[in-house]
Amino acid sequence: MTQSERLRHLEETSSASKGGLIEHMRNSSVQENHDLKRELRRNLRAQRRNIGLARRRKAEYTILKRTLTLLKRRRARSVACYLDSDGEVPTQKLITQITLQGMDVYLPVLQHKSKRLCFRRYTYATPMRPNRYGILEPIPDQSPAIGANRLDAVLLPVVGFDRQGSRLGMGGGFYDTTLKFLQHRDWHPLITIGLAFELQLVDYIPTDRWDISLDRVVTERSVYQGRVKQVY
Ligand SMILES: Nc1nc2c(c(=O)[nH]1)N(C=O)[C@@H](CNc1ccc(C(=O)N[C@@H](CCC(=O)O)C(=O)O)cc1)CN2
Ligand SMILES: Nc1ncnc2c1ncn2[C@@H]1O[C@H](COP(=O)(O)OP(=O)(O)OP(=O)(O)O)[C@@H](O)[C@H]1O
Repeated sequence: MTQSERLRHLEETSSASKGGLIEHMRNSSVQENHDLKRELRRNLRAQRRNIGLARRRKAEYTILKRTLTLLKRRRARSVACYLDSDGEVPTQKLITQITLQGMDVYLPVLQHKSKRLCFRRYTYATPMRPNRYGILEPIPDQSPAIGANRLDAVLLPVVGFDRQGSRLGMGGGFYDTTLKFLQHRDWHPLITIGLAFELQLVDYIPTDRWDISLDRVVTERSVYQGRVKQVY
């Protein structure tokens, strides 16, 4: 869906059309989008961190089961995940379950110069070290890499999302750059699945031309079908 189609859909379905908010968004520039995204990111990250432990655990369990079902149904073999930080949906148990199902798990490794992520194999024995944000990642050369276009599924951390599958991330643009090859390729078998808490769902995420959208978003409440794509 293009940006203007998304906005038209939103105008028809939501109260955000009142007061000219949508009209404002339709005309927003890259700079305005940047500011809108930054504000939204700040709010949503604070809300995400504030989720209580009991609610978090319950949500984690439901999201784990739903994600495993999705991956098994697609007969995924190579799956990229992330190690959670900053209140993101926890993934350690999910990674264990994916591994027990016989799938290979990969984690992102930051490559600052190219602003890309490289994905490396992760098992309980993989040597790890923290990146500049303090998130553990496999040490390059001590763990095999896989080309992003050879993955069957990518599980992405989410700061915010909307019903069209637009994703707000941490703001580095790393996933967008790395998964750029998916743009305009609806037939590509790789499925992008965002993992989020329900409170991260908002009416509208401002998008830029480089933003990669999500095929699915799994929350404790639902599995949202985002990007309109032939999923089989
Ligand atoms: N768990 C997890 N792993 C991930 C990502 C992610 O979003 N979550 N990434 C997804 O891209 C990449 C890392 N990108 C990140 C980008 C910014 C920050 C961050 O905390 N930024 C600080 C400011 C940092 C600074 O001083 O420059 C902040 O916003 O508070 C963290 C990870 C790869 N691995
Ligand atoms: N194809 C591109 N062309 C120009 N800039 C890009 C492109 N891809 C990413 N960027 C840069 O990435 C920055 C962050 O993008 P954005 O705010 O959409 O990140 P994000 O999707 O929230 O983060 P992430 O993917 O790391 O979780 C933008 O400000 C932009 O400068």
